[in-house]
Amino acid sequence: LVTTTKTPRNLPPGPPKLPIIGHIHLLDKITPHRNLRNLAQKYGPIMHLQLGQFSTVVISSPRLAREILKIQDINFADKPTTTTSQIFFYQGASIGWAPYGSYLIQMKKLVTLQLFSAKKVRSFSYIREDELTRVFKFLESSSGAPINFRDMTKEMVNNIVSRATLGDICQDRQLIIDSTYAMLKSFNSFNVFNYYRCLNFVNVISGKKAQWLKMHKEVDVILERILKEHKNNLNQDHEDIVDILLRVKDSGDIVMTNDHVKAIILELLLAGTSSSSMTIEWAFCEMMKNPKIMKKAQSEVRGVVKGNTITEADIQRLDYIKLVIKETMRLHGVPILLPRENQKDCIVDGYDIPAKTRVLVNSWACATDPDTWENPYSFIPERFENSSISYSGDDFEFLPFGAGRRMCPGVNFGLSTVEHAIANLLYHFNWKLPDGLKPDDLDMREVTAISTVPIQPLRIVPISMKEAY
Ligand code: HEM
Repeated sequence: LVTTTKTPRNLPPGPPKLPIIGHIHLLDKITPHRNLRNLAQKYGPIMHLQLGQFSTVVISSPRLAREILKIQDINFADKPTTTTSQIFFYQGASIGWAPYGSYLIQMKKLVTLQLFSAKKVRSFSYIREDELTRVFKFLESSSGAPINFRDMTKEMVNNIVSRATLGDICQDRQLIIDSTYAMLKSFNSFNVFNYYRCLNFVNVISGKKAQWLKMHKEVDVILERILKEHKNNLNQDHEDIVDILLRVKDSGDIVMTNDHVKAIILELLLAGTSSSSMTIEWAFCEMMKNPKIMKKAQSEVRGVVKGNTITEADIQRLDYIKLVIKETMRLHGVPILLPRENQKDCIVDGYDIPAKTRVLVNSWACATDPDTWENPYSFIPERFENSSISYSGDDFEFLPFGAGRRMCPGVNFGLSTVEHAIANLLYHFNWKLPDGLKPDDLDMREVTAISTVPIQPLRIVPISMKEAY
């Protein structure tokens, strides 16, 4: 007679769970990062949750984030797959959904060294200038009246990212942007909560899966047209991102198919836009709420810049605005990093983590950790003055672009868009709250989308500097 005795696992602590759904009922859809932090305050910085069928570990301190993202990074470098990642991203052929391995390593190198290198990002400056000019025209014509700051910023960033990716003459640019947003809306895969709603049988029964497949087919037709158009109009002197991807595919240096190229295009349009435009909106919310900070930032840019155009060299001298952006990203960055999965059983902080556990790093909890940050919930850009804390992913109390092998490869491009937009909007316009609102009346509550967004789109009044003179 053979008997097997299973050694009980020493899993991290967690709240009592219900049959079948485990802890799903404890998740809050609106602000999951706050709700997980509250649970962590009770159960500890490493906590186990059973979310339906998925065993999940939540990390909530800089020390343990370092353990996952640096010390044991290679074991935690995989991403869990979801029904929608398979359908929309061609069986996980993009970067963000690729399993950790040689394809991912080569692609991330390509993105960092070629697609969004500092030099390539500089070469997009004419696109940024063009789009900002368009925004200025709109603001001049709206001077003195409230505008929807979110819609304006979103459109500007969408145009910058899509023109860099698809080129200037792409016929289907607006169509693919609209389709990508419709797709995102239908599955909202970046909201961590939705990872757990996407149980396959629920999707099939509810007809969601059929709807997604149909949507994917429509998007695929547009993407195929985009590839064809690029193949017919190769522009070797000024390659856009699709040109580079097609060249690399044809060279055979990285084993890729058209599906990889299409998946990456979709991902760049998604990943490259929301996080940048939300950072710009949050920075303005915080500056409207703190008029002294707004004034200091405006005085800086107006002291540094000479003439009508803000140059790359000017941006490098905007020390205070860079602090404002850092502080914005500390409080309002992507609050929970994209979920990871470990390949092998391992031990973290003395607890057993069985292979294929989903790991959520609550980067917002790290960025507001009271043992690390003084007055963690206050907006104080000066806290970064003379501090060595950077975006590099080596400071685990500040992870706006993540860290380790799955860190964001779009840091240069994202930061450059954010810095140029904020500097220009502060330089050329003064800003007022509408309807007699006072700074303290501004609603700073948030909801979670890809990153968090203010619960109400920011409405503010631009005053053209032409009128101020
Ligand atoms: C201010 C702007 C941006 C912010 C705050 C941001 C933030 C992030 C974060 C937090 C992650 C997850 C990292 C992790 O889990 O460790 C990520 C991943 C990613 N980001 Fe960004 N990002 C920005 C702009 C961009 C841009 C402009 C692109 C490209 C056009 C981009 C492409 C990606 C990709 C492909 C991934 C997945 C990487 C992987 O799984 O290996 N991001 N980003």
